[in-house]
Amino acid sequence: MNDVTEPVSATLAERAKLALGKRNLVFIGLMGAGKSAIGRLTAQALGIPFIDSDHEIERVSRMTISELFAAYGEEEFRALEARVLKRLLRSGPRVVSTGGGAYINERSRRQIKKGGMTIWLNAELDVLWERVNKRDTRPLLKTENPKQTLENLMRARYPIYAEADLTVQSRDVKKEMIVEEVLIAIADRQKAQSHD
Ligand SMILES: Nc1ncnc2c1ncn2[C@@H]1O[C@H](COP(=O)(O)OP(=O)(O)OP(=O)(O)O)[C@@H](O)[C@H]1O
Ligand SMILES: O=C(O)C1=C[C@@H](O)[C@@H](O)[C@H](O)C1
Ligand SMILES: [Mg+2]
Repeated sequence: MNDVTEPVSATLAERAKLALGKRNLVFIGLMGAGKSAIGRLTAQALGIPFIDSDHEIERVSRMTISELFAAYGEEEFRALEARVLKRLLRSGPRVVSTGGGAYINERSRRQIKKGGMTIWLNAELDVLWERVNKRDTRPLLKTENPKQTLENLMRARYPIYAEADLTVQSRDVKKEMIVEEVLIAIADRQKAQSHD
């Protein structure tokens, strides 16, 4: 059993790191769920590299996400996103935070499932809305009623995000608390698997 073989002094982060092994930890979820913010802090806690796929796409294309959508459209953006993700997920362990639509795209979803342990930051509409309505950097929300658009995206996407290996509820508590829940989810999954 896991508890017997683990050093008693192992901290939560160490146990989570052990459970992750060489796999990547991939954050998925809607815009504003906290994938970038919580992903970065989780990587710090685990002592492994952090990469945000939206940032990486902007870096390699030298364009912002909004500019990419405007110049080439969503389909081309998804193709670029899939190529970038394939490269990012090639080696691990890393924490990779994805853009909100990445896991919804079939090609990217396949790569993500193959490339690591997935964690869905689930969140209620009002939490997401409070966070995303402060900035207009998200092209999919440039609609007449962005809150309604966000709700429509929730309905369409939540059943797909729910395929994730792990789920943590994102909400307005200290980010460190969410990170702790992420680490517990990773460590507990390992424990559950060792009992199978
Ligand atoms: N637990 C939290 N409490 C308060 N604010 C939070 C929390 N988690 C994230 N935030 C804030 O919410 C905003 C959106 O978070 P973030 O950019 O990480 O979301 P995201 O899931 O990466 O979104 P996108 O898909 O658009 O990239 C940021 O300003 C972030 O600091
Ligand atoms: O939810 C989405 O489809 C998106 C979320 C962002 O992270 C960006 O990847 C882009 O704005 C698309
Ligand atoms: Mg992000």
